[in-house]
Amino acid sequence: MRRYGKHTDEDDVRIRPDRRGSRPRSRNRPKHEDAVPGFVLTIDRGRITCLVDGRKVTAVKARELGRKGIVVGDRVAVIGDLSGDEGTLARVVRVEERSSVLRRTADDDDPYERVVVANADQLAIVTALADPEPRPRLIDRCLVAAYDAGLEPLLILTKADLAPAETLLDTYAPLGVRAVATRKDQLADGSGVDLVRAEIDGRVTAFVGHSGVGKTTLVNALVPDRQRATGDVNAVTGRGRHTTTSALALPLPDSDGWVIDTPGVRSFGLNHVDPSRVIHAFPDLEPGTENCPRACSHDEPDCALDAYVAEGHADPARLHSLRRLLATRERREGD
Ligand SMILES: Nc1nc2c(ncn2[C@@H]2O[C@H](COP(=O)(O)OP(=O)(O)OP(=O)(O)O)[C@@H](O)[C@H]2O)c(=O)[nH]1
Ligand SMILES: [Zn+2]
Repeated sequence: MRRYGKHTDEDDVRIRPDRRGSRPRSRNRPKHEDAVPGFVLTIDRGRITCLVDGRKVTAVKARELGRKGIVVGDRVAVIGDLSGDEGTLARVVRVEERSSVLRRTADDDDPYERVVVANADQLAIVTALADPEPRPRLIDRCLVAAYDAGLEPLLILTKADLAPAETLLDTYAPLGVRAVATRKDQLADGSGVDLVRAEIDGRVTAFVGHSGVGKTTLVNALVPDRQRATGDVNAVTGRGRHTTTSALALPLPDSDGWVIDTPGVRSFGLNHVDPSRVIHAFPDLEPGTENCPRACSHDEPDCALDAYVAEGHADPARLHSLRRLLATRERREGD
């Protein structure tokens, strides 16, 4: 249904390889043999800023791409004026296959999933330890989105100068989520940045967090010339400063890694999530689902995981955490 839905713009991200393989070669392809590779840095009202040969090039989506969505992190093929000079406009004629797709539904009632970031390999979930108070359900929902997308989660606990990290760390210990805690003074003198950098160097990491958690402070510390990078983007699009709703890819200095800053999230709709993809991130529990009833929610009396754990095949704390995560798919007040 979703794939063919009228409003779908991510129509082919989950196409099975055989379909792709057997599809006749696109008629458009030979026409674009001169297309060059680009990397999507940000998108602003239809203007796609791509990195092409080290230059920032503004482009629009070619009409032939139809409803196909282009998102930050996409590897694309670009034609036209690639000088990057002000006022020039190139065209994106192809979106390469994505290695991952981070999705969220704007709201759980929203039937249309949105792809937020393509090709990331990590999701950094930024949470303050205080001011604002941590929201474990939001963290859980972000974790579910990460597992669903096949991204490795990383918990970044900010404002460790204001409150201890132990309680949260204990909550996430059974999940084996990597975690780092940062303090503002350590961000300022650089020592805290190294802790985070050690976790993200050489990788493409999408950063999410709700307003006020210190995500901007952290990203600025990681990418000190962000101001300039952002300024450049604005100069290229020529549309000045405004609150963008798109993510923004920023190169990590002295590394081939990328920080993908995403706009603050208030909720993380999970309508699109498939429990079997989440369980895939729990290789110790996954074999235990073999005897589950069909379409098992894994939180019902007949679920085979209880017996599996009781027989000592896996840690009960893991099952407990998995169930807590799966339960976050049901929306509750305050999510
Ligand atoms: N005490 C303390 N304050 C911090 C720390 N990191 C950031 N802050 C402060 O927290 C406030 C919010 O930080 P931002 O970086 O703007 O937070 P944000 O997550 O980007 O939030 P928005 O800009 O609203 O999206 C600012 O006043 C920061 O100075 C920290 O480690 N410790
Ligand atoms: Zn089950």
